[in-house]
Amino acid sequence: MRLKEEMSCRNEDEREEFSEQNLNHQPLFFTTPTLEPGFSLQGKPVVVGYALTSKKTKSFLQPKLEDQARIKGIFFVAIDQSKPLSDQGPFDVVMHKLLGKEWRQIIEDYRQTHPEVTVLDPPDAIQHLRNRQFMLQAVADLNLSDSYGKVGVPRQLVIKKDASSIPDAVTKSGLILPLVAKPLIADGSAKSHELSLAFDQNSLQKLEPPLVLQEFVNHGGVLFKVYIVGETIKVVRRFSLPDDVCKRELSKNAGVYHVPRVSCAAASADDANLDPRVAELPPRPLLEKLAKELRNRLGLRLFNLDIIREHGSGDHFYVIDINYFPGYGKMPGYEHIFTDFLLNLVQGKYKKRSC
Ligand SMILES: Nc1ncnc2c1ncn2[C@@H]1O[C@H](COP(=O)(O)OP(=O)(O)OP(=O)(O)O)[C@@H](O)[C@H]1O
Ligand SMILES: O=P(O)(O)O[C@H]1[C@H](OP(=O)(O)O)[C@@H](OP(=O)(O)O)[C@@H](O)[C@@H](O)[C@@H]1OP(=O)(O)O
Ligand SMILES: [Mg+2]
Ligand SMILES: [Mg+2]
Repeated sequence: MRLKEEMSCRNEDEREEFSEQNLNHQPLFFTTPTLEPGFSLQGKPVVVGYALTSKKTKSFLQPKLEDQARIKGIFFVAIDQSKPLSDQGPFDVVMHKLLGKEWRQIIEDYRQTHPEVTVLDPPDAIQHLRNRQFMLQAVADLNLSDSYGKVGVPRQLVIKKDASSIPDAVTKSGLILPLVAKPLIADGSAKSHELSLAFDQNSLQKLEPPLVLQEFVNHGGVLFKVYIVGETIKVVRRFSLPDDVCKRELSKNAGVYHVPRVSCAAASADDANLDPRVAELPPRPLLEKLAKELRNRLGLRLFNLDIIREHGSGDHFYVIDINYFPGYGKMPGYEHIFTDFLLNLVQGKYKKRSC
Protein backbone atom coordinates (compact mmCIF):
# COMPACT_ATOMS: atom_id res chain seq x y z
CA MET A 1 0.00 0.00 0.00
CA ARG A 2 1.26 3.51 -0.77
CA LEU A 3 0.68 6.41 1.56
CA LYS A 4 0.35 9.91 0.14
CA GLU A 5 1.96 9.38 -3.23
CA GLU A 6 2.24 13.12 -3.59
CA MET A 7 4.77 13.20 -0.78
CA SER A 8 7.12 10.99 -2.73
CA CYS A 9 9.78 13.11 -4.37
CA ARG A 10 10.41 11.02 -7.40
CA ASN A 11 8.08 9.85 -10.12
CA GLU A 12 9.59 6.49 -10.83
CA ASP A 13 8.60 6.55 -14.49
CA GLU A 14 10.48 9.77 -14.85
CA ARG A 15 13.43 8.60 -12.84
CA GLU A 16 16.30 8.18 -15.26
CA GLU A 17 18.62 5.24 -14.94
CA PHE A 18 22.32 5.85 -15.04
CA SER A 19 23.49 5.42 -18.60
CA GLU A 20 25.86 6.96 -21.04
CA GLN A 21 22.96 8.54 -22.91
CA ASN A 22 22.15 10.46 -19.78
CA LEU A 23 25.39 12.32 -19.81
CA ASN A 24 25.37 15.91 -20.80
CA HIS A 25 28.37 16.24 -23.08
CA GLN A 26 28.20 19.97 -23.49
CA PRO A 27 30.72 22.09 -21.61
CA LEU A 28 28.89 24.66 -19.54
CA PHE A 29 31.09 27.66 -20.09
CA PHE A 30 33.07 28.57 -23.15
CA THR A 31 34.04 32.10 -22.29
CA THR A 32 36.99 33.11 -20.15
CA PRO A 33 35.60 33.70 -16.66
CA THR A 34 35.80 37.12 -15.03
CA LEU A 35 37.88 36.81 -11.91
CA GLU A 36 37.17 38.77 -8.79
CA PRO A 37 40.22 40.16 -6.98
CA GLY A 38 41.29 37.82 -4.22
CA PHE A 39 39.68 34.79 -5.78
CA SER A 40 41.87 34.03 -8.75
CA LEU A 41 44.76 31.61 -8.68
CA GLN A 42 47.26 33.99 -10.30
CA GLY A 43 44.68 34.49 -13.03
CA LYS A 44 44.44 30.77 -13.79
CA PRO A 45 40.92 29.44 -14.10
CA VAL A 46 40.04 26.32 -12.16
CA VAL A 47 38.83 23.59 -14.51
CA VAL A 48 36.38 21.08 -13.04
CA GLY A 49 35.44 18.07 -15.17
CA TYR A 50 32.15 16.44 -14.26
CA ALA A 51 30.65 13.05 -15.08
CA LEU A 52 27.09 13.09 -13.78
CA THR A 53 23.72 11.87 -15.03
CA SER A 54 21.66 14.47 -16.86
CA LYS A 55 19.23 14.55 -13.91
CA LYS A 56 22.08 15.29 -11.54
CA THR A 57 23.63 17.82 -13.90
CA LYS A 58 20.33 19.69 -13.98
CA SER A 59 19.77 19.69 -10.23
CA PHE A 60 23.40 20.48 -9.38
CA LEU A 61 24.55 22.91 -12.06
CA GLN A 62 21.87 25.51 -11.42
CA PRO A 63 22.25 29.08 -12.73
CA LYS A 64 23.13 30.35 -9.24
CA LEU A 65 26.06 27.91 -9.10
CA GLU A 66 27.14 28.88 -12.60
CA ASP A 67 27.08 32.56 -11.58
CA GLN A 68 29.25 31.99 -8.51
CA ALA A 69 31.61 29.80 -10.53
CA ARG A 70 32.00 32.50 -13.17
CA ILE A 71 32.77 35.10 -10.51
CA LYS A 72 35.37 32.85 -8.89
CA GLY A 73 37.02 31.71 -12.10
CA ILE A 74 35.77 28.16 -12.08
CA PHE A 75 35.02 26.35 -15.37
CA PHE A 76 32.71 23.33 -15.34
CA VAL A 77 33.37 21.02 -18.29
CA ALA A 78 31.28 17.94 -19.10
CA ILE A 79 33.36 14.79 -19.45
CA ASP A 80 32.68 12.99 -22.72
CA GLN A 81 32.39 9.29 -21.89
CA SER A 82 32.88 8.29 -25.50
CA LYS A 83 36.46 9.61 -25.41
CA PRO A 84 39.42 8.59 -23.24
CA LEU A 85 39.47 10.62 -20.04
CA SER A 86 43.19 11.32 -20.36
CA ASP A 87 42.57 13.07 -23.70
CA GLN A 88 40.22 15.53 -22.01
CA GLY A 89 40.99 18.47 -19.80
CA PRO A 90 43.49 19.23 -18.38
CA PHE A 91 41.39 19.27 -15.23
CA ASP A 92 42.19 20.53 -11.76
CA VAL A 93 39.30 18.58 -10.29
CA VAL A 94 37.11 15.72 -11.53
CA MET A 95 33.67 15.20 -9.94
CA HIS A 96 31.73 12.06 -10.70
CA LYS A 97 28.68 10.00 -9.76
CA LEU A 98 28.06 7.25 -12.27
CA LEU A 99 27.36 3.57 -11.96
CA GLY A 100 29.19 0.54 -13.26
CA LYS A 101 32.39 -1.41 -12.96
CA GLU A 102 33.71 -0.01 -16.20
CA TRP A 103 33.41 3.57 -15.00
CA ARG A 104 35.03 2.70 -11.67
CA GLN A 105 38.00 1.27 -13.54
CA ILE A 106 38.29 4.32 -15.78
CA ILE A 107 38.29 6.71 -12.85
CA GLU A 108 40.67 4.54 -10.81
CA ASP A 109 43.15 4.35 -13.71
CA TYR A 110 42.86 8.09 -14.15
CA ARG A 111 43.62 8.70 -10.46
CA GLN A 112 46.77 6.60 -10.76
CA THR A 113 48.00 8.26 -13.93
CA HIS A 114 46.97 11.82 -12.97
CA PRO A 115 47.96 12.32 -9.34
CA GLU A 116 47.93 16.08 -9.95
CA VAL A 117 44.12 16.00 -10.42
CA THR A 118 41.81 15.91 -7.40
CA VAL A 119 39.22 13.22 -8.05
CA LEU A 120 36.01 13.59 -6.01
CA ASP A 121 35.91 10.94 -4.71
CA PRO A 122 37.81 7.60 -4.86
CA PRO A 123 35.59 4.97 -6.54
CA ASP A 124 36.26 2.32 -3.87
CA ALA A 125 35.13 4.67 -1.11
CA ILE A 126 31.93 5.47 -3.03
CA GLN A 127 31.32 1.78 -3.67
CA HIS A 128 31.48 1.10 0.06
CA LEU A 129 28.31 3.19 0.55
CA ARG A 130 26.47 1.22 -2.10
CA ASN A 131 25.95 -1.72 0.19
CA ARG A 132 23.73 -1.14 3.22
CA GLN A 133 25.45 -3.97 5.06
CA PHE A 134 28.60 -1.83 5.30
CA MET A 135 27.26 1.69 4.82
CA LEU A 136 26.81 2.50 8.52
CA GLN A 137 29.74 0.45 9.83
CA ALA A 138 32.01 3.47 10.27
CA VAL A 139 29.38 5.17 12.45
CA ALA A 140 28.98 2.04 14.58
CA ASP A 141 32.77 1.70 14.95
CA LEU A 142 33.10 5.33 15.94
CA ASN A 143 30.64 4.84 18.80
CA LEU A 144 30.51 8.60 19.35
CA SER A 145 29.39 9.67 22.77
CA ASP A 146 30.25 12.90 24.55
CA SER A 147 28.65 15.60 26.65
CA TYR A 148 26.62 16.76 23.61
CA GLY A 149 25.03 13.39 22.92
CA LYS A 150 25.37 9.91 21.53
CA VAL A 151 25.41 8.81 17.90
CA GLY A 152 24.69 5.21 16.93
CA VAL A 153 23.02 3.17 14.22
CA PRO A 154 19.81 1.11 14.44
CA ARG A 155 20.26 -2.60 15.07
CA GLN A 156 20.10 -4.42 11.77
CA LEU A 157 20.18 -7.83 10.17
CA VAL A 158 21.27 -8.77 6.65
CA ILE A 159 19.17 -11.26 4.70
CA LYS A 160 20.84 -12.33 1.47
CA LYS A 161 18.30 -14.92 0.26
CA ASP A 162 15.36 -17.13 1.21
CA ALA A 163 12.45 -15.04 2.46
CA SER A 164 11.00 -18.02 4.35
CA SER A 165 13.98 -17.93 6.74
CA ILE A 166 13.33 -14.32 7.78
CA PRO A 167 10.89 -14.87 10.69
CA ASP A 168 13.31 -17.28 12.39
CA ALA A 169 16.33 -15.11 11.69
CA VAL A 170 14.55 -12.12 13.22
CA THR A 171 13.54 -14.07 16.32
CA LYS A 172 17.10 -15.34 16.78
CA SER A 173 18.60 -11.88 16.34
CA GLY A 174 16.31 -10.37 18.95
CA LEU A 175 15.38 -7.46 16.66
CA ILE A 176 12.16 -5.77 17.73
CA LEU A 177 9.30 -5.16 15.28
CA PRO A 178 8.41 -3.03 13.39
CA LEU A 179 11.33 -3.34 11.01
CA VAL A 180 12.33 -1.20 8.06
CA ALA A 181 13.30 -3.40 5.11
CA LYS A 182 15.84 -1.75 2.80
CA PRO A 183 17.27 -3.20 -0.41
CA LEU A 184 20.82 -4.37 0.31
CA ILE A 185 22.28 -2.55 -2.66
CA ALA A 186 21.90 1.24 -2.66
CA ASP A 187 22.98 1.95 -6.21
CA GLY A 188 20.66 4.88 -6.90
CA SER A 189 18.20 2.85 -8.96
CA ALA A 190 14.49 3.35 -8.25
CA LYS A 191 14.41 -0.15 -6.80
CA SER A 192 17.19 0.60 -4.33
CA HIS A 193 14.95 3.29 -2.78
CA GLU A 194 11.93 0.98 -2.41
CA LEU A 195 11.66 0.52 1.33
CA SER A 196 8.97 -1.24 3.29
CA LEU A 197 7.86 -1.57 6.87
CA ALA A 198 7.03 -4.95 8.35
CA PHE A 199 4.83 -4.83 11.44
CA ASP A 200 4.23 -8.46 12.27
CA GLN A 201 6.10 -11.74 12.25
CA ASN A 202 3.91 -13.21 9.48
CA SER A 203 4.51 -10.43 7.00
CA LEU A 204 8.28 -10.89 7.21
CA GLN A 205 8.25 -13.71 4.69
CA LYS A 206 6.61 -11.43 2.13
CA LEU A 207 9.78 -9.35 1.95
CA GLU A 208 12.15 -9.74 -0.96
CA PRO A 209 15.82 -10.39 -0.17
CA PRO A 210 18.58 -9.36 -0.54
CA LEU A 211 17.85 -6.75 2.09
CA VAL A 212 18.77 -5.18 5.38
CA LEU A 213 16.21 -5.28 8.19
CA GLN A 214 16.56 -2.33 10.52
CA GLU A 215 14.71 -1.59 13.74
CA PHE A 216 12.33 1.32 13.33
CA VAL A 217 13.40 4.09 15.70
CA ASN A 218 10.65 6.43 16.91
CA HIS A 219 11.81 9.95 16.16
CA GLY A 220 8.81 12.28 16.04
CA GLY A 221 8.51 12.41 12.26
CA VAL A 222 11.48 14.73 11.73
CA LEU A 223 14.79 13.87 10.14
CA PHE A 224 17.99 15.89 9.87
CA LYS A 225 19.91 15.89 6.61
CA VAL A 226 23.51 16.74 7.33
CA TYR A 227 25.20 17.81 4.10
CA ILE A 228 28.98 17.61 4.02
CA VAL A 229 31.14 19.42 1.46
CA GLY A 230 34.76 18.97 2.44
CA GLU A 231 35.05 20.60 5.85
CA THR A 232 31.75 22.43 5.69
CA ILE A 233 28.56 21.02 7.09
CA LYS A 234 25.01 22.24 6.65
CA VAL A 235 21.98 20.77 8.39
CA VAL A 236 18.37 20.92 7.22
CA ARG A 237 15.18 19.55 8.72
CA ARG A 238 12.96 17.28 6.66
CA PHE A 239 9.72 15.46 7.30
CA SER A 240 10.10 11.77 7.93
CA LEU A 241 7.82 8.85 8.68
CA PRO A 242 5.54 9.60 11.64
CA ASP A 243 6.01 7.41 14.71
CA ASP A 244 2.43 6.17 14.63
CA VAL A 245 2.62 5.12 10.97
CA CYS A 246 2.83 1.54 12.16
CA LYS A 247 -0.21 1.79 14.40
CA ARG A 248 -2.20 3.53 11.69
CA GLU A 249 -1.32 1.04 9.01
CA LEU A 250 -1.67 -1.92 11.32
CA SER A 251 -5.22 -0.92 12.21
CA LYS A 252 -6.09 -1.02 8.49
CA ASN A 253 -4.30 -4.20 7.47
CA ALA A 254 -1.40 -6.15 8.76
CA GLY A 255 1.42 -6.85 6.38
CA VAL A 256 4.07 -5.01 4.49
CA TYR A 257 3.69 -1.29 3.99
CA HIS A 258 5.50 0.53 1.19
CA VAL A 259 7.49 3.48 2.56
CA PRO A 260 7.11 6.70 0.54
CA ARG A 261 10.23 8.87 -0.03
CA VAL A 262 9.03 11.57 2.34
CA SER A 263 12.40 12.91 3.43
CA CYS A 264 13.88 13.55 0.02
CA ALA A 265 11.09 15.96 -0.96
CA ALA A 266 12.58 19.43 -1.27
CA ALA A 267 9.96 20.79 1.15
CA SER A 268 11.84 21.53 4.31
CA ALA A 269 10.31 21.07 7.74
CA ASP A 270 11.98 24.28 8.90
CA ASP A 271 8.84 26.40 8.94
CA ALA A 272 6.48 23.78 10.27
CA ASN A 273 4.94 24.18 13.68
CA LEU A 274 6.83 21.40 15.40
CA ASP A 275 7.45 20.33 18.96
CA PRO A 276 10.77 22.05 19.79
CA ARG A 277 12.11 18.86 21.41
CA VAL A 278 11.65 17.11 18.09
CA ALA A 279 12.67 19.97 15.82
CA GLU A 280 15.81 21.14 17.64
CA LEU A 281 18.84 20.53 15.45
CA PRO A 282 21.48 18.12 16.74
CA PRO A 283 24.23 19.98 18.65
CA ARG A 284 26.74 21.55 16.27
CA PRO A 285 29.87 20.28 18.10
CA LEU A 286 28.52 16.71 17.93
CA LEU A 287 27.92 17.01 14.18
CA GLU A 288 31.34 18.61 13.63
CA LYS A 289 33.03 15.71 15.37
CA LEU A 290 30.92 13.12 13.53
CA ALA A 291 31.53 14.70 10.12
CA LYS A 292 35.28 15.02 10.70
CA GLU A 293 35.60 11.40 11.75
CA LEU A 294 33.45 10.08 8.93
CA ARG A 295 35.30 12.11 6.31
CA ASN A 296 38.47 10.33 7.36
CA ARG A 297 37.02 6.91 7.95
CA LEU A 298 35.01 6.86 4.72
CA GLY A 299 37.65 8.68 2.67
CA LEU A 300 34.96 10.88 1.12
CA ARG A 301 34.44 14.62 0.84
CA LEU A 302 30.97 14.78 -0.68
CA PHE A 303 28.16 13.05 1.16
CA ASN A 304 25.20 13.50 3.44
CA LEU A 305 23.92 11.75 6.54
CA ASP A 306 20.29 11.12 7.47
CA ILE A 307 20.08 11.49 11.23
CA ILE A 308 17.13 11.00 13.56
CA ARG A 309 16.76 11.71 17.28
CA GLU A 310 15.23 8.93 19.35
CA HIS A 311 11.93 10.33 20.54
CA GLY A 312 12.06 11.44 24.14
CA SER A 313 15.77 10.70 24.51
CA GLY A 314 16.91 14.31 24.18
CA ASP A 315 20.36 13.57 22.84
CA HIS A 316 20.45 10.05 21.41
CA PHE A 317 20.90 10.16 17.66
CA TYR A 318 20.90 7.49 14.97
CA VAL A 319 22.46 7.67 11.52
CA ILE A 320 20.11 5.72 9.24
CA ASP A 321 21.50 6.48 5.77
CA ILE A 322 24.62 7.88 4.10
CA ASN A 323 24.44 9.10 0.49
CA TYR A 324 27.29 9.89 -1.85
CA PHE A 325 27.06 13.23 -3.74
CA PRO A 326 23.48 13.89 -2.61
CA GLY A 327 21.08 16.55 -3.87
CA TYR A 328 23.26 19.57 -3.03
CA GLY A 329 20.97 21.73 -5.15
CA LYS A 330 18.50 21.57 -2.24
CA MET A 331 21.09 22.71 0.31
CA PRO A 332 20.68 26.41 1.15
CA GLY A 333 23.70 28.45 0.01
CA TYR A 334 25.27 25.50 -1.81
CA GLU A 335 26.48 27.76 -4.63
CA HIS A 336 28.81 29.61 -2.24
CA ILE A 337 29.82 26.57 -0.22
CA PHE A 338 30.61 24.45 -3.25
CA THR A 339 32.56 27.03 -5.22
CA ASP A 340 34.59 27.99 -2.14
CA PHE A 341 35.30 24.32 -1.55
CA LEU A 342 36.57 23.85 -5.12
CA LEU A 343 38.75 26.95 -4.90
CA ASN A 344 40.21 25.88 -1.58
CA LEU A 345 41.00 22.44 -2.95
CA VAL A 346 42.97 23.85 -5.83
CA GLN A 347 44.59 26.64 -3.82
CA GLY A 348 45.70 24.07 -1.25
CA LYS A 349 47.27 21.99 -3.99
CA TYR A 350 49.18 24.95 -5.47
CA LYS A 351 50.45 25.88 -2.02
CA LYS A 352 51.64 22.33 -1.40
CA ARG A 353 53.46 22.28 -4.73
CA SER A 354 55.18 25.60 -4.13
CA CYS A 355 56.34 24.41 -0.68
N1 LIG B 1 15.63 2.79 11.18
C1 LIG B 1 14.73 3.71 10.86
N2 LIG B 1 13.89 4.20 11.81
C2 LIG B 1 12.93 5.11 11.50
N3 LIG B 1 12.73 5.61 10.25
C3 LIG B 1 13.55 5.17 9.26
C4 LIG B 1 14.59 4.21 9.51
N4 LIG B 1 15.22 3.97 8.35
C5 LIG B 1 14.61 4.72 7.43
N5 LIG B 1 13.61 5.46 7.95
C6 LIG B 1 12.72 6.38 7.22
O1 LIG B 1 12.70 5.96 5.86
C7 LIG B 1 13.28 6.97 5.02
C8 LIG B 1 14.10 6.34 3.93
O2 LIG B 1 15.14 5.56 4.48
P1 LIG B 1 16.63 5.67 3.91
O3 LIG B 1 17.06 7.08 4.08
O4 LIG B 1 17.46 4.63 4.53
O5 LIG B 1 16.36 5.32 2.37
P2 LIG B 1 17.07 5.84 1.04
O6 LIG B 1 16.29 5.30 -0.09
O7 LIG B 1 18.51 5.48 1.08
O8 LIG B 1 16.87 7.42 1.13
P3 LIG B 1 17.61 8.60 0.29
O9 LIG B 1 16.59 9.10 -0.64
O10 LIG B 1 17.96 9.59 1.37
O11 LIG B 1 18.81 7.99 -0.34
C9 LIG B 1 14.10 7.84 5.97
O12 LIG B 1 14.27 9.12 5.44
C10 LIG B 1 13.23 7.81 7.21
O13 LIG B 1 12.10 8.67 7.05
O1 LIG C 1 18.00 13.99 -6.76
P1 LIG C 1 17.86 14.43 -5.38
O2 LIG C 1 18.08 15.90 -5.24
O3 LIG C 1 16.60 13.95 -4.76
O4 LIG C 1 19.07 13.80 -4.53
C1 LIG C 1 19.03 12.49 -4.00
C2 LIG C 1 20.04 11.65 -4.72
O5 LIG C 1 19.64 11.52 -6.10
P2 LIG C 1 20.59 11.90 -7.33
O6 LIG C 1 22.01 11.56 -6.99
O7 LIG C 1 20.06 11.09 -8.47
O8 LIG C 1 20.44 13.37 -7.53
C3 LIG C 1 20.07 10.25 -4.15
O9 LIG C 1 21.12 9.57 -4.78
P3 LIG C 1 20.99 8.04 -5.11
O10 LIG C 1 20.94 7.31 -3.80
O11 LIG C 1 19.70 7.88 -5.87
O12 LIG C 1 22.22 7.75 -5.89
C4 LIG C 1 20.37 10.29 -2.65
O13 LIG C 1 21.65 10.85 -2.43
C5 LIG C 1 19.32 11.15 -1.96
O14 LIG C 1 19.61 11.16 -0.60
C6 LIG C 1 19.34 12.57 -2.53
O15 LIG C 1 18.38 13.38 -1.88
P4 LIG C 1 18.79 14.28 -0.59
O16 LIG C 1 19.38 13.32 0.43
O17 LIG C 1 19.79 15.31 -1.00
O18 LIG C 1 17.48 14.86 -0.18
MG1 LIG D 1 17.87 8.63 3.16
MG1 LIG E 1 20.10 6.72 0.68
